[in-house]
Amino acid sequence: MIDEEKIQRAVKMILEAVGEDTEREGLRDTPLRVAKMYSELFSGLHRDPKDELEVYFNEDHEEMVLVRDIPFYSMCEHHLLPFMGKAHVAYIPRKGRLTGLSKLARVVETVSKRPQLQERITSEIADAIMEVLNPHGVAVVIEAEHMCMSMRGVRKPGAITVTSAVRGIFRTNEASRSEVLSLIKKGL
Ligand SMILES: Nc1nc2c(ncn2[C@@H]2O[C@H](COP(=O)(O)OP(=O)(O)OP(=O)(O)O)[C@@H](O)[C@H]2O)c(=O)[nH]1
Ligand SMILES: [Zn+2]
Repeated sequence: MIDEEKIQRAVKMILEAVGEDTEREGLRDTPLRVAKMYSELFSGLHRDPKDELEVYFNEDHEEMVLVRDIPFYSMCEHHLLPFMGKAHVAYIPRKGRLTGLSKLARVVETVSKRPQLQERITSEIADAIMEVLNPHGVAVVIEAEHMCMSMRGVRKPGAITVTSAVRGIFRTNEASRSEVLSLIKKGL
């Protein structure tokens, strides 16, 4: 589990290291606040995205389901700065294995709440859905802005990174892949 005491000590050390007075009013509770914040932002480290999908319905729908524009916030593992944007998750369920729409957003949430790479979030979402629901196909597209590219370093605010992961029929069948990508694009 997350060691909030340790985070507090570390944050205090960072503040001291940059030359701040950790006893001044505004900073006194900052280590505690940051510890609570990291507990929340990294809570996905202690959850398995596959658990979110264990609820599914015995419905016969075997056509595409797409949840578009799922907002997410994550933390880049290189700089511990946020990156944020939208995830689009599509799948073609197998007979009897239709999951709840909110469960797709919960998978996004769980894998985002960790020190992450955008590419890894994308493939972890696709793989969790493939593993639990064994659908005909999964397509995940993520578009995000990285604060480590906006507010520091190369300083290119507004640059958007787009990543995708396709599995099953979306990988093998070009027509299916074009269909899902055009449905996702309609909302861009
Ligand atoms: N592929 C990928 N790279 C990322 C992601 N988030 C941040 N990065 C990149 O990780 C790289 C880390 O590069 P380094 O050279 O080790 O670190 P740095 O000196 O701080 O790099 P700059 O950001 O270019 O200043 C940078 O190019 C970041 O843009 C991500 O989600 N995926
Ligand atoms: Zn970064």
